[in-house]
Amino acid sequence: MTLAPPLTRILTFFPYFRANFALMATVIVKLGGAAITDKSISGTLSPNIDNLVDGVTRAYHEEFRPLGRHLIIIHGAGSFGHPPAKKYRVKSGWLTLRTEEGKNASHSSNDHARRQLEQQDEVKFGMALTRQRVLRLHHHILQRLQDRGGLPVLSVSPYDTVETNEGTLTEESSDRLVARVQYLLRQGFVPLLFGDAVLDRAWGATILSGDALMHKLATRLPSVRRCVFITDVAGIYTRDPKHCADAVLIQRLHCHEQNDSRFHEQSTLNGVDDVTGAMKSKWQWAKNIMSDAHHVSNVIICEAATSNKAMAEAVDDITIDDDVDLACNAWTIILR
Ligand SMILES: Nc1ncnc2c1ncn2[C@@H]1O[C@H](COP(=O)(O)OP(=O)(O)OP(=O)(O)O)[C@@H](O)[C@H]1O
Ligand SMILES: C=C(C)CCOP(=O)(O)O
Repeated sequence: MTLAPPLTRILTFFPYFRANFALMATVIVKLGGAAITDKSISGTLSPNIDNLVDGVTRAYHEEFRPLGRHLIIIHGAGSFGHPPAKKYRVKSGWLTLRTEEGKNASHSSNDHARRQLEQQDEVKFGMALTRQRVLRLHHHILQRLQDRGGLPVLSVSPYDTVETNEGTLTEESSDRLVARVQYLLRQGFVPLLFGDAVLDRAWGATILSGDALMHKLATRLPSVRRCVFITDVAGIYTRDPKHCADAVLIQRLHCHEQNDSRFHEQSTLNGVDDVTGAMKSKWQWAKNIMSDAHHVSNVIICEAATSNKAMAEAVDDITIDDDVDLACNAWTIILR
């Protein structure tokens, strides 16, 4: 009796395994607040939003769907979410006020208690308002992706799905979020998440950025091959390109570069509200993705005009050890 050698069997099915592995390749795209809104005018959409949505749609119908790739979209809060979050100091929640005020209490305890309640109420109102504004933006994005793009997009609301502890996603929440997203991907949907105001065990509430969600999904979903941050500048420059004519685009960065001396953020010059740390924080999250998620080949920071290429190019062909040359003079690529 001849036994079929297991290896032969496996090799027979190799194309099948390869094809199915390719089916799994996932790209996470973040539509940054600066790309979808006008950050200098509160509650205003960017005039380029439709082009951006059309680009994502094209990539999905022409590249992702036919090749069986998966797409996850996250959007930022831009000029809808950041201004109320900043005004009402939602990021540090209301429970932290108790500690601060308590420490410095010099007036009568009744006055103090009343003032404290008023301040806490203000933060709570700010959180509710931030959510309302974020949901308004979310609806704009969702509607465009479905009506213009015909994408099977389903929202995953961070506020309803997760909770944080001192600003960091709890383990149970992360499990819930990842399971939800994975389920939707398996069913053939495009999950749409967004930077949100969420409940926090220690602080009452906080702001959870889309970049932090990107990091969580990239580290926990082994099928993720690339993360693309789309914003309103071509990538990370030596200085803010909006304010320094001699700013130079940094085309390649490595995640082990601790404090890249080439990069200076000048957020104070921006005059826009941003409670989640703007470009400096994006660089940190991108670095963390590359050091924590070994299945991710690279992270790209780009603007809408080059995002199609960034989303679609060579995703399936990349293996972790390949030295794929994705150098492009129009974006920043972050490598391991
Ligand atoms: N050195 C720098 N290189 C590139 N951009 C910089 C730099 N310093 C500051 N910036 C500013 O960072 C902005 C992009 O960061 P921002 O956080 O607004 O991105 P986003 O992801 O689009 O927005 P959001 O966080 O609302 O989702 C650019 O508009 C740019 O003006
Ligand atoms: C300000 C809020 C509500 C979320 C911030 O998310 P981001 O725009 O992705 O940083």
